[in-house]
Order: sequence, then C-alpha cells, then structure tokens
Amino acid sequence: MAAFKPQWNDWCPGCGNFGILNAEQQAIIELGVDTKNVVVVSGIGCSGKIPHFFRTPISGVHTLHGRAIAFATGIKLSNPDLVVIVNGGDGDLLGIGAGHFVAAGRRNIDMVVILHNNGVYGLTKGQAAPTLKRGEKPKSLPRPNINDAVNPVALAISSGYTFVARGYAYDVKHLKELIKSAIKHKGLALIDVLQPCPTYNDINTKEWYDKRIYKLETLPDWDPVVKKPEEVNEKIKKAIDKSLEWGDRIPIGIFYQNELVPSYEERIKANSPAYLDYTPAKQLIEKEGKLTTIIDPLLKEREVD
Ligand SMILES: Cc1ncc(C[n+]2csc(CCOP(=O)(O)OP(=O)(O)O)c2C)c(N)n1
Ligand code: SF4
Ligand SMILES: [Mg+2]
Repeated sequence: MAAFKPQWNDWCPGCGNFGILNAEQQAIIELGVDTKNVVVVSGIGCSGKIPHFFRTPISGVHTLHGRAIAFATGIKLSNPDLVVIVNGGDGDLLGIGAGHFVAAGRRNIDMVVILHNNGVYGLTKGQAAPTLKRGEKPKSLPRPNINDAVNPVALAISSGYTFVARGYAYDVKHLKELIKSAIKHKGLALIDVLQPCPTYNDINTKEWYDKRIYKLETLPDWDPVVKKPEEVNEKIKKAIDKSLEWGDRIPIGIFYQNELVPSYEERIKANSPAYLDYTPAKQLIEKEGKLTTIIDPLLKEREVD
C-alpha cells in the first residue's frame, strides 16, 4: 500500500478542494492502483495546484489554463496503461477549455475528468465562472452576473461522456466512491464536484448545499446505467432532465453510464492494430547512441494504395 507523507498546502482554510484531494487519494489507495501508473493532470487555478498537494506518490503535471484535457489526451495515448485523472476549475474546463471539454467527449478516451465547480475564478480573486447562475452576486462581484450558466452534467452527456456524475466536496466518502467508479469505467468520465469556495463565493456555501443535497441512489426507480442500445435515448433524456433540478433540492450521484460505446483506444485499435504495440511511451528511443524507435509497422499500416 502506498504511504502517506506530510505535504505543504496553501488552499484557504475550509476550501472544498481539500475534500476533493482526500477523496481522490483514498479512491486510488482503495482501488489498489499502482501509484506509479497514476498521472494527475491539472490546468491553472486553485484547483490546478492539486498535483503538488498529493501525499500519495502519483505523477503530476500542472499544465496551462484550459489545456489539461489536451495534455492528458496525449499522455493517455502515449501510454494507455496509465490511469489518467484530469482536475480543472469551472473556468479552466468550461471557459477557456470548453472546446477541449467537448472534443474529449466525442472521443470517449478512457480517463477521468474532475471538475472543481466553485462558481468563481478562485485563483484570480473571484470573478464569475461559467457555472455561476445569471443574477447571482457573490461577495467578490460588484454587480450581479449577467451571463447564463453552463450545465456541466448536460454538456458532458451531450458531448459524449459515457460516465457522468456529480459529487459534493464535503461528502468525501460519497465522492470517493464516485471516483472509484469513474476510474473503473471504460471510457471518458466526468465528475462535477460542487466545491464551496469560502473566500469568494458566499452564496453556494457548505450550509447552503447541506440543506439541499440529496443522493440519486436514494430514489427508488433511479437506474442510470445503459444495458442495451435501445435504452440510450431514454437514459440520456432522464439524465439531462435530472440535471436541470437545482434550487431547493440538488441531486448528486451517477446521472448516466454507458459502457456500450467503444472507447477511443478501442477505436484506434480497430483502425490501426499496430498502434497499441508501438505507443510512444513504450518505444526505446536509442541504444548505444543509435536510434531504435520502431515505427515501420505503423507506417506500413498507414500506407494508402
Ligand atoms: C491563458 C490564460 N488566461 C488567463 C489566465 C489567468 N487565470 C489564471 S487562473 C484563472 C481562472 C481560475 O478559475 P478556475 O478555472 O475556475 O479555477 P479555480 O481557481 O476556481 O479553482 C485565470 C483566468 C491564465 N493563467 N492563462
Ligand atoms: S480562493 Fe476559494 S477555491 Fe481558492 S483556495 Fe481559497 S477557498 Fe479554495
Ligand atoms: Mg473555479
């Protein structure tokens, strides 16, 4: 089992990011995944600092604002054996990185995206993020927000994500189970995590969420898993309909899961069978000063008559 070690951290006291970090670490340890095969990729933001704060010895890549999914895609395709987890803020993934967020869904790459949804740009002092509702005025804004909000769950489902869930940063046990399910899922997973930012967002606070949140799995007839192709449309409609519920009651849990869709790795294998044997990370680059990269089988396969 991987050891925990003390770790420096500069998030504000009470920040929801602590719960996300703890849930992620516990999920990795409980799944028994070899930590040297785990790569946590982040963008820029308070959320983006997460790879530095892990106390388990994972590999971390702190990338550019909005580009974590693009880096993660390259990492996963270079070495499909890795467990790749993207962490990004709502500004990072749904503002500047929205194009990558949508494109990743169309590919269904086998990785996990964890959205730190705090309604604000925490690192840059609380400007309105794409998840902040129109008309809302957290203490960091001089006037109410005039833009409409993006619905991350609905956007992910309509982009092609095949595991879509919502968690709550202060329910670490529940979030940990969602992360474990997302890692085990074949295909691209989104977990939209409601993450209070006590420093800038005085609307969506812990007290506010605690009164409203309920778990989808407590509904007697809730079954988000697609078991046969004919069920896809019905399950998508139900999941999107549920994602619109916001106000007195806010659902968390799994909204949609469909493992019948081929992952990007499976699509590549079907299209270029040699690729997975010669992925970039598995190639020797040089031996005794001589280039040893073997791409001939790949080139042969890509030849057009
Ligand atoms: C290309 C680029 N544009 C703008 C910035 C400035 N910037 C840094 S973090 C950030 C927003 C952070 O908000 P969010 O993604 O929601 O993360 P949080 O801090 O809330 O976790 C911005 C605009 C940047 N670093 N790079
Ligand atoms: S500004 Fe908000 S999101 Fe950033 S560390 Fe502080 S509480 Fe957390
Ligand atoms: Mg944010």
